Amino acid sequence: MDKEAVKKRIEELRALLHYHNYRYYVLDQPEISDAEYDRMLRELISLEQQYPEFITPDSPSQRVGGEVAKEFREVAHLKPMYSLDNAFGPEDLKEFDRRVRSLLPGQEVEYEVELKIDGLAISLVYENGVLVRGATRGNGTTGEDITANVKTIKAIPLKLRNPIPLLEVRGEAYMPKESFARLNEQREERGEPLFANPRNAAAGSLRQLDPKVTAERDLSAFMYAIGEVQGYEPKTQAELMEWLSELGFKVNPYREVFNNIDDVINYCQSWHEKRFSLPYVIDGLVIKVNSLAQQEALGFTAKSPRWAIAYKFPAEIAETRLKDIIVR
Ligand SMILES: NC(=O)c1cnc(OC2CCCC2)nc1N
Repeated sequence: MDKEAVKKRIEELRALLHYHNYRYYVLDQPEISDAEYDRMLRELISLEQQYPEFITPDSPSQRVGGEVAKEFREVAHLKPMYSLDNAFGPEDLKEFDRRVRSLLPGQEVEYEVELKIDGLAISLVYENGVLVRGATRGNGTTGEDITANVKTIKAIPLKLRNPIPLLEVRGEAYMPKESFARLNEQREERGEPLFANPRNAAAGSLRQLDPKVTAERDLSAFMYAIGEVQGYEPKTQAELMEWLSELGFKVNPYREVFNNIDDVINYCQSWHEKRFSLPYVIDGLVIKVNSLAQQEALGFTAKSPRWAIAYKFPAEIAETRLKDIIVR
């Protein structure tokens, strides 16, 4: 093939690989076999090796970086990452609702409720639709630069399905229960210390200085909030979640909008037992005021948003019971 034809074939392979990666790791609905995917990836890698000048940072071939970092650089979040206040039962949720409504006198209030994924909070920055940085939450103002490691998470797009000038998106990196069980079996065979739970395993896997180790850990990620953004003005949290999904992010499907706290409470309690059938660990649910204008009006305390709260499952079933992680 002449150089132009190679460039065209490389771009064609990239588009195909981005699409099939999205089908498999974001939608869980693959259209081709792993063998077919691997064949295309091998063809792309060999063409890029012949013509390295055609390599771009968002090429599917760039998911697993080469070098091992010496340590993690510290990076400043474009907007602070807050932690959530906790509600440990219906009374706490009613108190939260009273406080919200007292600060929004005479206004209708809707709540958007999501599952609370038990993983490691991460922040991703996309410039013109290309992933340029990944970071841990750290202290909320600065985090550790784990860009090379987040690139190995196949549920995280290297390129958005429609580019916008600037997007800082937040979510939870997590290890599915099955991957956790398999990893611990492996470690047991090798006489290595076991991870106590999937959250620790995810954190340990993301804070690896060698991205090749992270790449073997089968991590995934659900996105659920934005920090800095240019080129989009969502009106509600529900709309924001739809938009993130359209951009190509994996967004958790179990989310509902309610206009009263009693329905929120019933929904939270309905997950006490249901959660054990999920393929990932949740440690509660997150309740957010749905209107972003009302979120803005409510603002933040020193450490947490006034417009969101985490509902935690009751203590007797709170900690991750190892036997429940072994796949049912
Ligand atoms: N672990 C989760 O699944 C989760 C955590 N946090 C949030 O929202 C925070 C972020 C912005 C203020 C509220 N949502 C979630 N679903």
